[in-house]
Formats: sequence, structure tokens, C-alpha cells
Amino acid sequence: MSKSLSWDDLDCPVQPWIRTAIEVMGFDQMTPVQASTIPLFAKNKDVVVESVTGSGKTVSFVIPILEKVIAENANTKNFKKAHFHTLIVSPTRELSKQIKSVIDQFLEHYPEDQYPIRAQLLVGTNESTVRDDVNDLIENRPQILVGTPGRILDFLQMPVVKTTSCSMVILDEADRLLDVSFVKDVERILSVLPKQRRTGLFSATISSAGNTIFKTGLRNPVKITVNSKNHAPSSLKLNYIVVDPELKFQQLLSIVNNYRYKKCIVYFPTCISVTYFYSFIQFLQSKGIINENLSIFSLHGKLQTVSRMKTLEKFTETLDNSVLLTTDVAARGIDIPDVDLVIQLDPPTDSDIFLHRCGRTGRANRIGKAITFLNKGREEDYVPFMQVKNVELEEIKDLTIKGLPKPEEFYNMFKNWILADRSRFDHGVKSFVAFIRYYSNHSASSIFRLQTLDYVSICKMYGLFRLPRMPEITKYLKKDDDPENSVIFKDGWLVDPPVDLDSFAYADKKQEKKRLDELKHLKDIHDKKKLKFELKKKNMAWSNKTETKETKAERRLKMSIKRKAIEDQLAKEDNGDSEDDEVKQDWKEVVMQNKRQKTSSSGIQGSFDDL
Ligand SMILES: Nc1ncnc2c1ncn2[C@@H]1O[C@H](COP(=O)(O)OP(=O)(O)OP(=O)(O)O)[C@@H](O)[C@H]1O
Repeated sequence: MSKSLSWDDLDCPVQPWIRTAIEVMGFDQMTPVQASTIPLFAKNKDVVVESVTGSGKTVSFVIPILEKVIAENANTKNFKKAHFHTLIVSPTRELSKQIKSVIDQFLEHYPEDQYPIRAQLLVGTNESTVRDDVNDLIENRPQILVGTPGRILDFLQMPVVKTTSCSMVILDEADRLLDVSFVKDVERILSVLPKQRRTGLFSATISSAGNTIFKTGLRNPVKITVNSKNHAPSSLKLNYIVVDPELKFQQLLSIVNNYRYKKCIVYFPTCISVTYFYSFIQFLQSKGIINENLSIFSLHGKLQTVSRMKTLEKFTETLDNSVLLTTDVAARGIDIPDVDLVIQLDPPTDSDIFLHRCGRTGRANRIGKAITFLNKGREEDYVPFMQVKNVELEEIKDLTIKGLPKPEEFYNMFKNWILADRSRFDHGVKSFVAFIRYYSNHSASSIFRLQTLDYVSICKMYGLFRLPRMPEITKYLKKDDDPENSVIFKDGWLVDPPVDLDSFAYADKKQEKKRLDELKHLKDIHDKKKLKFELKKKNMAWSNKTETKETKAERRLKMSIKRKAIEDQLAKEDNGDSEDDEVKQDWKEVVMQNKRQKTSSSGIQGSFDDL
């Protein structure tokens, strides 16, 4: 391991044009991870590298790759068509693009008179197909491919693509690539590559991948660990704030509005919550409540690739006072040097992601601050939980909410914004529901428990005025002993009187017409059902009446008349067996008639029901 961090003391030769590139990029010295990794990886060793966020891992594999491409004559005309030399796999399109741009930055200094070295991006977009990628491979003959697992797999499965010359593979953010969502694709990719190759795994949290790293076909790997005591770079300050969940969004706005920063990234729990809060923040900006000089962007995984890339570019290019609202899609690897503030509205469901999110700031020895919000109550336990993982968090106390309307007024404003368009309500409900599902997936499930979540406050934080019905929460909602003082009214309403949902309209005319048509249709069905029910009730009463008045009273009357007649007859005539028999027969008939009436009465009801 090299002790000096001077590029001159690097334990392996480096091409002069690479040295020029390093100088132009302003890298006066190597970072520790570069000093340890470059010589080993360039000298045919497989490496497993764990080093804190922003410590320069990308350059530590890019230099050995470029050196190897040259050493193995892949930069000559003899390098076969449709072959490639190096494959770099990364979990997101943004990160793949970023890695390619680092390679391109080096290649800007590659001598023009030599056979070109090229890199090609392999990520899914709506604008190009895998066939386009194959055409580019044949036409441009790149030696280095960078992309995401799904697209790479599709690409490698094209018969024309030849894998036999691949002699280097990099898995960047390797622990992510080896988790359940990617591992199958990654295994299939590796299975079609030559076994005789160099493999490098890189991440700030590679230890969490455990033994799965051996699924990558590593051969006698060297493990390189460059970690600080706090598992985060020393230039990064990790803070937390304990908040009342109802005021959390206001606290966020207060920081974003009043804090001094160049660039800030805010992590939201779900894609839908990014779009929901982004549109409300835009409204607040239009009203002058949020500083209109702030450039606010939204980025999440449900957006199209091209729009994601453009947003990231704009956020990177905007000089000052810019805020990116995003999800974990931008948690790993993204390198935007001027980000000096990261805020997490909720801790991530996976504690490793915590370091990756925070690590978007405090990179390459620049000062950065990461603030995590914890809902008061149980979530404070997250601090000792992270301490056990060697991540020390420091509390920011007594942070007041500044420059916003009073909480009650703010909630009413949020509510009125929602009431102006029913689609906002739908959006808010979906965001809330997605949050509950997110919360129930926390790996630290003993801290983040649905049982102890303050649903009402969170619902209000989302600006909502009725608790959405969902099985996850119904069982935890306390049955209030004192309904007089309950904050939840009948049917989950948080406002009294409730909002008239029938007249709560969509701003979009087409959508509103559709809703009204559906409402009318439902009403018609309801009316028909009601009519049917009334009829049934009426018929029931009628047949009951028939039953009682016709059968019971009449029968009783007839019976008594008959009985009297028989008794009279018996009293008068005691001398004729035949008549006695006749009377007995008559009596039997009466009994039989009564029986028939009894059984046929139910038949009458049935026939009326069918009307
Ligand atoms: N030797 C160096 N001197 C100064 N800055 C450097 C050096 N090497 C890389 N950098 C810069 O450090 C920043 C972080 O580098 P990089 O993105 O490779 O970090 P990383 O370790 O991969 O982080 P993460 O784990 O977050 O992906 C980049 O802006 C890069 O330009």
C-alpha cells in the first residue's frame, strides 16, 4: 500500500495524458482510496473496495481501466468488431451517465493521433432501443461499456454482441447491485463473461453485501477499506432534529427558506410524495411564501429517463440557491460538488442508504451538512441505533419555524389549496398511503412501528382533512374513550363539518365531467336499489298482512264456525254413523285446507318478490 498521496509516488506507471488529465481536473494529490486501489487493480488483482462517500472511488477504477485498455492493445485496429474490453455496471441511469462523463473527461486528453478509446452508455430510454445500442457498438467500436443491469443484460443477449474480449468488470455500488432487486440480472450478466477477468467491487457500504460478493466470481480478491471512524467523511456534519410530525413539512420549508446554502437535496420517502409536495411548494412560491429566487427541481424514478437526466443537469448547472426534491434514486453515487446541505424528511428504510444520502454533501473534503428529521415519540431511538453502526448524529435543538404563517393558518392554506382541485386530494391520499407502506418496510422495525405512529398528525402534514381508510392503520387507530374530545370525527374526518365530497370538484373539466357522470350513474343505481328495496318492503308487508289477516283470522273464524256446526250437529243427531263420518271427514278437510294455506302462503311471497 502506498503511503504517500503524491501522484509521483504511485506504485505503477501512468500514461502521460492521464497525468495531464489529473492536473487539469485539479487533483493535486491522490485520495487514500486511489493510492491504495490504483496500483493493485492495475496489477491484475481483483479488488473489493469500501471507502466513505465522496472519497474518489470512481477515479480509482477509471485509471486502471484506461491503463489496461492500452496495455492489452484494445486501443488498436486489431481490437475486434462487436467486442468490448471493460464493462462497468451501476444501479442507476444517472450514475452510469456520471461515470461515463468521468471517463470522457480523461479521454479529452488522449492523444488524437492514436486509435481512439471510447466509452458507450447502456441505459434504458424511450429515445433509443437495444438495437440502437448494438449499432453504436458496431459503428463506434467502444472499448468501455457503462450501464444499468437491465439494459446491459438485454444488450449482451443480442447475438451480434461478443463478450469473449471482456477482461475487466466493475460493479459500482456493488452492495446495491447484489441485493435482491438486481442480483439475478447481475449474475446472468457475469455468467456470459469470461472467467479469466479482473473484477472490482466498489461501494461506501460494501460490508453489508456480506458473502454475496463471492457470487461475482472474484478470484483471490484484495479488500481495501478506507473508512473514517464515523463511517462518513470528516468534512460531513451529521445532524438530526426531533419534530412534531404535524409541523415537519413546515420545518423543512423554514430551513429551505432561511438557511444559507448553495445547493440542497431533500429526500422524500416516495416518488408520489415528491410530486405532491413539489406542486404545493410551487404554489407557495407563487404566493411569495417561499423565496421566489430559489430554483426548485423534482427528480424521482417514475419520471422518464430523459427528463431525469435533464433535471439533474439543470440542478448541477444552477449556480446558487437551488433545491432538489428527490427519492433514493439520487441517493447513491451522484456527485454534484456544490451540494452543501442534505435534508431527509424521513430516515431511509435501509440504514446503509442513510450514509449514501448524507454523502451527497461533504464530498472530496468540502464542508457539508446533513439533517435528518425524526418524528418525536419513538423515532429518537434511531440515534442510538445508528451509533451502534458507528454513525454519530448530533442534535440541533430549539430550531424555530421562521417566515411562515402560523401552523393553524398554514394547515388551512394547504387545505384550501387541496380544496381548489379534487385531483390534489387524490394525490395527497395516495402520498399518505404510500408513506404508510414505506414506513411499514423499515428495516429497523422496532423503532419505526405502525403501532406508535401519529397518523392524525402525519395526515395533517400531508394537508389532508380525512384519514384515508387502509387496513394497515385501521387496527391501530385508538377507539377514543372520550368521543367529545376526539380529533377524529365520524368516518375518519379531521374537520367538522366534513367536506361535501359530492360537490368537491376536479379543476380539469374533462375529469370533472367524468366524475359527475359516474356520480349520476351511481345515484341511478342507488335509486333503483332503493326502489327495489321499498317494493320488497311493501310486498313483504302485503304478504304478511295476507298471512295474518287472511289466514290467521279467517282460519280462526272458519274453524270456530265449523267447530260450532259440528258440535251442533253432534248434539242434535246422535243416531247416524254415516253423518258422523261425514262430519269427521268435513273436519279433516278443514284441517287439510288450513295446512294447504300454510304451505302456499310462502309461495305467494316468493312470487311477489320476483316482480
Ligand atoms: N484526487 C482527488 N483530489 C480531489 N478531488 C478528487 C480526487 N479524486 C476525485 N475527486 C473528486 O471527488 C469527488 C467524489 O468522487 P467520487 O464521485 O468518485 O466519490 P465516490 O467515492 O465514488 O463517492 P460515492 O460513494 O458517493 O459514490 C468528485 O467530485 C471527484 O471529482
